[in-house]
Amino acid sequence: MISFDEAFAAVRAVACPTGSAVIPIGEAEGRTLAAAVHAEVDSPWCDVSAMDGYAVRDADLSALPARLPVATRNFAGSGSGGTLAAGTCVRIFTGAPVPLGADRVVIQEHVETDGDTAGFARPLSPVRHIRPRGGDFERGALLLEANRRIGYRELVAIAGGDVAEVACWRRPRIMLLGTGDELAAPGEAKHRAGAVPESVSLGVGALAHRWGAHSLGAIRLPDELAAMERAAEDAVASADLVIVTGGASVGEKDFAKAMFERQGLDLIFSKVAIKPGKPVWLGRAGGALVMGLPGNPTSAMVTARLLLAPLIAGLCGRDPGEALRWKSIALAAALPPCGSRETFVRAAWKDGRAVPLDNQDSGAQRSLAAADLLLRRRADTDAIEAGVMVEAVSF
Ligand SMILES: Nc1nc2c(c(=O)[nH]1)N[C@H]1C(S)=C(S)[C@@H](COP(=O)(O)OP(=O)(O)OC[C@H]3O[C@@H](n4cnc5c(N)ncnc54)[C@H](O)[C@@H]3O)O[C@H]1N2
Ligand code: MOO
Repeated sequence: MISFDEAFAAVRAVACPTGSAVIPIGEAEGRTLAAAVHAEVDSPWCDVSAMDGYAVRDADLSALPARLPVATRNFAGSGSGGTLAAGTCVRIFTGAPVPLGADRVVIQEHVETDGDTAGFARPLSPVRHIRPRGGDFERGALLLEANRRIGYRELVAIAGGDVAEVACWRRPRIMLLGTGDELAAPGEAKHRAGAVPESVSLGVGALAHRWGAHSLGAIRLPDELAAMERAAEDAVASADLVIVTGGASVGEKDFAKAMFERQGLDLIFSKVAIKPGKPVWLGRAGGALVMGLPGNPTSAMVTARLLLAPLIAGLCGRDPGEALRWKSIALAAALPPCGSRETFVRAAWKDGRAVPLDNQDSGAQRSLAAADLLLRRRADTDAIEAGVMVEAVSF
């Protein structure tokens, strides 16, 4: 049995992207850049006004009060800013090009006007209200480094650089296989004796999507080796990563690994010294990666969060470590000593502190909804009091 850090290192070693493509920015949200993005224009494209007001020469306002004729009006989008003749001012609006020769924009709240002329009485402010050409970035400037995930903020930076297409890493294609004779579609379990609603693949599928995977589908399988082998053969042929849930332990119908034997299953690890989630495993079969998650719903979701999310992040071209940003948070209640398996305690976030949940059972489902955080307890450590700072990751 390996440690959590060893399992994470093994995930990191195999988590490489599988190819890239150039795509329109309208489709790029959630994707990861395969190449750096550079600006194709200066921003702003020329000196522009930061406020609605009047563009003036400082020399014309050296003696106050002063009154200047309004020579013209400059709007955003109506071409270049022209030139400001000495002894005049230009009515100007936010984003409009500043006329050549203007030293500043005086905001309209500080100007008294009859339409044809503008009156200036206030002392000049230290702020000129002019955004210089290229003040944000110049053409050719680096906007984003490669391997950055494109979120809503990155989209503004890319589009602002007048860039229409970006090279992104391909999303890993995943296939979810849920094993267990007892499993039924949610809503159907009540109609069949012994049936259990299949909950795990919904949660794992959503988590995988959240980290950038493209799902080819989710299939429920009975605990019958022949049928499972056929599904395994199809899955490894079409997916980059197959995720199989349940059947990971030592029961007589636990076939999750056996079903991939005919595809030449090569195990990378099997069993990790963590609680919950000890039976989690990773391997390769028929050219695909295969991750096996325990069937217990909390164990499945904890292992998905700790090992599957980093794996998908890496397959998407990001650093797998991005998926596990450990923070320090104060405990709201004491915790007992930690045994020989490193333990990930489910906790709620409340008023800046971590409240360990009462139900720490690996089969729990309801308490998952309250589990904002996973608290990391190193193996063989003593009990800790409320107020102590602990390592935590968002769940
Ligand atoms: N003798 C031992 N027994 C067990 C061990 C062990 O080391 N020795 N390990 C335990 C641990 S730890 C875990 S975790 C579980 C993992 O079991 P499996 O991965 O084999 O999971 P199953 O037996 O298939 O199912 C366990 C439990 O979870 C329910 N389940 C399964 N899949 C789903 C699903 N998709 N949606 C909702 N619920 C699901 C299933 O009905 C069972 O109740 O093994 C311990 N046993
Ligand atoms: O470690 Mo298991 O994952 O107790 O439930």
